[in-house]
Amino acid sequence: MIRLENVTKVYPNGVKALDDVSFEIEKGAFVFIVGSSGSGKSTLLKLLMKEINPTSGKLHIEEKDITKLRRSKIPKLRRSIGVVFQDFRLLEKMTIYNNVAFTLKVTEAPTRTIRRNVPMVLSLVGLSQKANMHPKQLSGGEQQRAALARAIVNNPPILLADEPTGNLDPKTSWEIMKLLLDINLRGTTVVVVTHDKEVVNSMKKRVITLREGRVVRDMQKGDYGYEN
Ligand SMILES: Nc1ncnc2c1ncn2[C@@H]1O[C@H](COP(=O)(O)OP(=O)(O)OP(=O)(O)O)[C@@H](O)[C@H]1O
Repeated sequence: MIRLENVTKVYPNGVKALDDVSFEIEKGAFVFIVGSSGSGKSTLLKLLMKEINPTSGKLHIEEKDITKLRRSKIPKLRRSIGVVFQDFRLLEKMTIYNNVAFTLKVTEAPTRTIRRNVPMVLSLVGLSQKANMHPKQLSGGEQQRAALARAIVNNPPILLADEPTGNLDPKTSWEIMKLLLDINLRGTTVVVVTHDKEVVNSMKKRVITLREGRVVRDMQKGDYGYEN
């Protein structure tokens, strides 16, 4: 569960990126966040990962107010949130297998867990045959699949996707969206920031629209609702 209560974020230069934002995303939901450039979408994701703190308001993740979270608890919060980005951010020098295994290694997961979970998620995203390749040897769509595998290998309750199809052609974008749906059906809460009008209009999921830092629309089975 994600809950924002009257969240405002003013950057040190005085820009109000979010202005009194409140909404709740229930466990297991699939939600799109849309809005034109500068409307506050990235700021929202950064707040959820506690990369930045709100100026005022409360932010609950899984029942905990993360604005009050002690510094020592931040790594645990970050482990409970898988993240994928538009530019994939895979480690170029590592194989796909090791990119995915890395998530588990940093948490000192037992070797047997790594050997079991990494092939399992690579199979889920359809990359079993590419495990020993390096990111540069993969297509954009395959790299995003690998990034998704890395984001979910430790079974986080929440997956945040920041324009996950921004660098992909329409067909590949659909494949990634189907994968996000599969991941959601396994119980993960999925929050997708996107400019992909076609995808949003076809999927009939909840759509939260930001404009100038405020929620201007929040619709179940929504649509994109504005021109880019
Ligand atoms: N670190 C920062 N310092 C000052 N202002 C910032 C900072 N980060 C973002 N902003 C400003 O806050 C507002 C919201 O930015 P944000 O990046 O959240 O928008 P966005 O909806 O993600 O945009 P885009 O679709 O272009 O990625 C913008 O006016 C932006 O210039």
